[in-house]
Amino acid sequence: MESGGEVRVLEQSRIFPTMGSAAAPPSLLLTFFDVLWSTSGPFRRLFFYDFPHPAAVFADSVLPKLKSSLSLALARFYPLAGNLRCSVSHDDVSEIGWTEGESLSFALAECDSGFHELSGDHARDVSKLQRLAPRPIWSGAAKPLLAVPVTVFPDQGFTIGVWVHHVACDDSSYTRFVKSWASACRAGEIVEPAAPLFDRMEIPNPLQLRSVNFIPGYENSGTREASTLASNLVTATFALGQEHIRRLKCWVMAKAGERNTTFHCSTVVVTCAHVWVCLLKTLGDAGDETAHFTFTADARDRLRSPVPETYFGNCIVPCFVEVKVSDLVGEDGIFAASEAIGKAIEDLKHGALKGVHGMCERWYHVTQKLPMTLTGSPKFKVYDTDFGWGRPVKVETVLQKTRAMYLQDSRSGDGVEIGLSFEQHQMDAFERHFLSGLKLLPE
Ligand SMILES: CC(C)(COP(=O)(O)OP(=O)(O)OC[C@H]1O[C@@H](n2cnc3c(N)ncnc32)[C@H](O)[C@@H]1OP(=O)(O)O)[C@@H](O)C(=O)NCCC(=O)NCCSC(=O)CC(=O)O
Repeated sequence: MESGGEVRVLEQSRIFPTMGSAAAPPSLLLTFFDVLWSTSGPFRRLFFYDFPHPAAVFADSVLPKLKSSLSLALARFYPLAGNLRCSVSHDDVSEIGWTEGESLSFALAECDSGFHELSGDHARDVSKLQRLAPRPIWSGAAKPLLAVPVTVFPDQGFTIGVWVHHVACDDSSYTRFVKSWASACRAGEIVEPAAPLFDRMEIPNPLQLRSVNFIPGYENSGTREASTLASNLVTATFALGQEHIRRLKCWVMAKAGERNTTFHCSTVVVTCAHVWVCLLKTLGDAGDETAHFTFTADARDRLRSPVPETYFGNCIVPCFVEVKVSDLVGEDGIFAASEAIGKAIEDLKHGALKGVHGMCERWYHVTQKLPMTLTGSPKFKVYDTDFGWGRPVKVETVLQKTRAMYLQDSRSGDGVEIGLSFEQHQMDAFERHFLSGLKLLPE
């Protein structure tokens, strides 16, 4: 089997947003949500595209289009072309924005082998995926918000990595930026999705958070990649097709009927429930301890004054779920997990900011308890990201720790894809639990 080869940097260049003669747009003050999510550091996704042509063809026909379209997309999503900074006049206010002369650092790398290996679903070294999407280094005042490392695998394909610091935006805005770039590359101009909205006047600030200063660990987001390579972990992708999702929902709803209870029972709910149960069994958690799961909900349409879908920035809230481990690893574990997750989603009907006053403390407390966490959402349809060379053969969110899962649409269109990282022996155990749990479901 081909293994991931050495990644050599071929080119470091700068991409300036195509601003024309317009004045630099104003910087954006951080909102309560941005400050809240700045603690999460960066998130990054790798898009793999088949391209069975020599490197010279890539350099002549793909690279110039990727760069010119990126410049157009950066003009539209201008804060991403700039930096995070603390206001000169007010130390307690942080902002993101682009000023004249700022540009994005663009790295092109080459790797001789491993495209098909790295774009598979089987267990792959996390560190090899990390090398395709290195972090930009934060040094001094320059705190870049975006990096887009591109790696060409001659005669095989190429990868586009998109690394965004969470202080800039959530996954909904991230996906809009990437799809705008893709559409500009495909069509020569941005044809979709709709332009982002930057107005922050209606964003509430219940905790009066305005600055990332003093947020523990946020400076570490700029440390060198080598120090954080997850060399002991592998990542694998699991598919859950529509038929299994249907059976999971039926089984859960039948149990709910027997117990005379109702709750929100969606694809996201039953998928997370199944993964949570398998993860606990894999890690050998047991007993009367409480297991924790945290996920995020889009708050745009869950605020007193709804925020448009196109709003750029963070507009998500954390949701907390807890269930006794013994209930989760028991016979009806998937039901117990589904009920708790479904009820947490239903609770959002009372407004995304219900309970906001204890939110930071609760989040800190739960983080100490090693929760399972969720990133991504099937509704973002990452496989529709077409730069002009077809749909990606794989989209991977790089997960550098265990107990984190990603959830996305599937390339085939049948159901969802789930990603997790574990040590190899744990991954083998997880796979056994995942498959045997599905086999037990009634037809
Ligand atoms: C709270 C939720 C997770 C609950 O999801 P659910 O799917 O259970 O519930 P829902 O009300 O949204 O959807 C109910 C049903 O409608 C369908 N549905 C909803 N929106 C849809 C859309 N745009 N297109 C097609 N179908 C859609 C769902 O598939 C589901 O049906 P069916 O059951 O058939 O599927 C979600 O509402 C939500 O807010 N999702 C966004 C979360 C988010 O932004 N995550 C990224 C965070 S940032 C990040 O990830 C980066 C990081 O932190 O690392």
